[in-house]
Amino acid sequence: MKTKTPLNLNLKQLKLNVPAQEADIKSFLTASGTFHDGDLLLNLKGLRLISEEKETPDQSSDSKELNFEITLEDLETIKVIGKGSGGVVQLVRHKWVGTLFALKVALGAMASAFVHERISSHSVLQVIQMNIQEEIRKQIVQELKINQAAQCPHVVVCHHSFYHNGAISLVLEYMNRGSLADVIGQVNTILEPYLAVVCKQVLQGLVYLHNKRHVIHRDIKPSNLLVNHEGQVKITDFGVSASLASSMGLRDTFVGTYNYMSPERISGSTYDYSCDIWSLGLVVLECAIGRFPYMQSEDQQSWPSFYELLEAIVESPPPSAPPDQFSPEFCSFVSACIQKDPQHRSSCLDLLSHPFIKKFEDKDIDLEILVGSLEPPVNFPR
Ligand SMILES: Nc1ncnc2c1ncn2[C@@H]1O[C@H](COP(=O)(O)OP(=O)(O)OP(=O)(O)O)[C@@H](O)[C@H]1O
Repeated sequence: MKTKTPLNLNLKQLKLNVPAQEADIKSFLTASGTFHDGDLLLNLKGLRLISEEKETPDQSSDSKELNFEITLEDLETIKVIGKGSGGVVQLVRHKWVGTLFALKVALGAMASAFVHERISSHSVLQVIQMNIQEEIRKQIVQELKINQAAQCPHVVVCHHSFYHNGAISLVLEYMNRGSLADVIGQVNTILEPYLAVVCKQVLQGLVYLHNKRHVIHRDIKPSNLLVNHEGQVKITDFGVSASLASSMGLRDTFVGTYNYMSPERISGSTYDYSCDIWSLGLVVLECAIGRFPYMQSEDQQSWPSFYELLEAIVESPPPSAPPDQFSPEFCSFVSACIQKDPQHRSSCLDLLSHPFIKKFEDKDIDLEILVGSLEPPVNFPR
């Protein structure tokens, strides 16, 4: 079995930290400790969108698809399951109901943060004190709004969100097989029939985000595509997504990793929904060939520097699937995504009816079989 550790390490290193202005804390925090931004209010009791409250006055909780209330005190930490630039993710269990969740504590907001630990007999919860930077605060608010509104089987459910002691926590649906990065870390490559099923689900999530929510995800990558034991694939992490309205025409700051960034994004030009399609194409190709497509070979030791990658993405012909190893349908799908000119990329809706997706639709391919054969990333009840 091949290990992907060096690649992952290098991926983590490829980040840009953009200095941002700090906002006056009073502009978003009330005296009672409620975090507010426009129509969004967030505190220990949870999250409210004032505009929605007016429409549905008796809707007092933002819990989704749950028939019980969640408070932070009711959640006990089992273990840390992931860390990213956006925060720490813990596997937690509802003490009374037993349901498992992934609790994401927003670490990304804390450029000048300090961390302390609150320890009780049952739980160790890292609380991150915020000294929020304006740009990052906006990202979090955006993430909360999208999460609250998201209702799609291929977008990770955010059951609840809290603001307490300076920390924003998201109670997320627990995806017990981890991310696609975990899957390819184990199997190295994914066969076309399974890839078609993965792609279809991601495309359904993207159709929801692009066409219903009018949101560009902007950070589609293997670690943001989560998998569960039923073989469901869901998109997560809207930390850097933005509504089209607020980002179109803006040469905004880079946030997050840039390995999967389209040429127009990495070069700082304007971009639209199609940047997610480029990223999806790279992810799919990576899953098929077993290496990040801009790595020359599996054995390549040194990761390209930012400038090498920038040059490759912007100047070189786009990566493609080798036609001697993959079906014409797959090669065509990849090339429909990885087009340097954004206007030449297919939309997610068009890709859903691409021959590569259609080819396996009536074949009853069960992703559960693939994920069932893998070691779960967390050694805990599935
Ligand atoms: N809902 C979830 N269920 C199960 N595991 C999760 C969940 N959310 C996140 N994880 C795990 O935690 C890891 C870290 O997630 P996080 O979103 O904080 O960072 P990331 O996407 O890996 O990296 P970055 O923050 O740099 O974009 C993920 O890669 C995944 O393995």
